[in-house]
Amino acid sequence: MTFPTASSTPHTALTIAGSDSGGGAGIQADLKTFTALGVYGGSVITAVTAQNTLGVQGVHEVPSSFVEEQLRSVLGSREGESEGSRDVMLWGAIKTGMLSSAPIINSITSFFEHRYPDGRPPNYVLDPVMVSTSGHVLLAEDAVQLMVNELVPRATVVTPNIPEAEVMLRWIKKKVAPEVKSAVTAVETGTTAQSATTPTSITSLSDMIDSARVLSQLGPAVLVKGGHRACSAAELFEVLGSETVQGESPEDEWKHFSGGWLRMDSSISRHLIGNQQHLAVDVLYLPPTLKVSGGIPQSNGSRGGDVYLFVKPYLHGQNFHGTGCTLSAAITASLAKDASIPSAVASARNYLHAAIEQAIPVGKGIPSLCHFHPVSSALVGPPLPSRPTTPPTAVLCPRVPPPLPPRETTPMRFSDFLISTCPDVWELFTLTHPFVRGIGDGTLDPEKFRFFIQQDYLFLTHYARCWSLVAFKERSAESIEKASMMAQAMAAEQKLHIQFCEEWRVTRAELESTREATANVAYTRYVCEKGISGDLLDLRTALLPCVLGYAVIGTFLLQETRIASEKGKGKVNPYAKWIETYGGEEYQSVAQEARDAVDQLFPILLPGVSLAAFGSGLLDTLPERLRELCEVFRQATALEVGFWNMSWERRE
Ligand SMILES: Cc1ncc(COP(=O)(O)O)c(N)n1
Repeated sequence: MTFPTASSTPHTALTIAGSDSGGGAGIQADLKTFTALGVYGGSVITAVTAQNTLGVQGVHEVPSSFVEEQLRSVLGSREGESEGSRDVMLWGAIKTGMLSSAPIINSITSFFEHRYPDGRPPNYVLDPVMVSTSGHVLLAEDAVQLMVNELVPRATVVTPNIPEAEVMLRWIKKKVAPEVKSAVTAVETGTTAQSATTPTSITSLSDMIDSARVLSQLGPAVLVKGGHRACSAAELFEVLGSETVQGESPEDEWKHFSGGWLRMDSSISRHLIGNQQHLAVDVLYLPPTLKVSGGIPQSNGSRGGDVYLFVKPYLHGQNFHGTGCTLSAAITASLAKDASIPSAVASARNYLHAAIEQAIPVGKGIPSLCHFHPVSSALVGPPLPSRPTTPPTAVLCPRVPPPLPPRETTPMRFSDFLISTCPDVWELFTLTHPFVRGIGDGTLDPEKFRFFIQQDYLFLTHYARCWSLVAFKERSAESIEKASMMAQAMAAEQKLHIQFCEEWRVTRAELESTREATANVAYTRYVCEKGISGDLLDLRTALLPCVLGYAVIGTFLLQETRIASEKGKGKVNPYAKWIETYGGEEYQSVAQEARDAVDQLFPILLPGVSLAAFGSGLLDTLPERLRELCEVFRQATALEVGFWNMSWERRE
């Protein structure tokens, strides 16, 4: 890290927020972030909280007159007062976090009003903190309206999460000041360059985009953070539209799509393919008034502002504390260093992601973010091996399977962990096997497909039996019902196979007299055997590769088929119906349920591990039970590959 020297202009940032005695959020998170990013930090404290890794135990608000006194000390006197302290300290950017109450917001607003010529501090990042992760109210209800009316219009960037954006939108709809409301109405009725509806609940990625657009009518750029809602790959593809991003590009480059700009983590392409279909998408809307400089893309004015999507893998499970504070502080630090808003957001997200990945267990409850990861790894063990440089990969371009990343550090849910322990065989099953490629581009020999569909029909009989066994082994009425529904779904899939067979000219008689191929027997009876000799987790783990793998294949091939037909060179794929079945919503939700059930049986996030290290014997170091389960998953995946081989060679 390079700190400014006495001769250079120092980068400085000021935070106006609450103190978190546990050090994870608030002022403490902000100052650590500023420091780690090489920015000198100052603070104005609005409230002192008694807080730790388990939650907030108490809040002691600072009197608003004393908040004002702090502001006067660090920002200088108000306009018209004595100039004595005006430029004692200079701040490159300011952020606000927990503001606690209406009187405090009033004193900050009136201070800004008098201190800055247009009442707007330059580079002001507003994090609309309302409720802590642990559920403690950090902003009085009557203060929300004031914040929306008085402070948001003064901000450069506002960073709500989804619930905060919803609250703000509701206030805009109901009670916002008339001049603000008229701006919003103008957007809704399309009287400005860009039209958008005003959602009051945000349930999709396009709602997030609409809400960012509407909130930005108050003046600032708006970053709606997707951390509260995992976005599916399919949903992202839908928003990206026909110009699905392709081509060689390093991860830190902007990619253009018809609706705006995309910044995608390089690990994503594998995550999509590996059915880690859960994505964390943050949406930034930059109104046309906020020009972007420094080589970052910008729209032509006629389209209104710019939409930027930032995509990373969704980190399931643990709810980290202080993430909002840390992200907004990192954006503030970058703005203090003169970064443009989109690149400030991009680098802040990277900083936060690494802080989560390297979180430190400082006691009970939630681990604390590792704010100092760019500075020192002394507290978190030996330095991680540097990431080998991989050649630029095609982002979201399924024709060229991207290489697997050499290492994973993200804490993973159990199902992802299982996949990560057998990447080669998983990839062969879901992505690269010639049978799968042949279905995808429609070139598969129909005889091979006929053979496959008959065997798969037989497979499903046993697969449905095994799901019934899951129902038998489950304990609660709800789980029994769900497992029985899975058995029914498999039986329904069998009926669909009868239709497929008719379409592919396999008669019912032929189908009923089909002899079970050896590879089919091996696979189905292996799963049955796990169900009989093992416990519920063994059985569900053995069942997982099939249900999950077909969902991955379906998503992947559906996307590929769309790209092909949009490019105009796509003849009708004879296997389109098969692809649509497994890529379709109904099957995807069945697979999701199967996956969630396994993760609930093993509800522990597992550390990301080096894929290469598994090859060199790391698997042997896992606890025995975990090793057993990894082996069951790998074996069932390998048996899936055997099923493709059998169908490819039409081997009985
Ligand atoms: C002083 C203070 N400021 C902000 C938060 C919100 O952080 P989180 O939502 O992660 O709990 C907090 N808990 N404490």
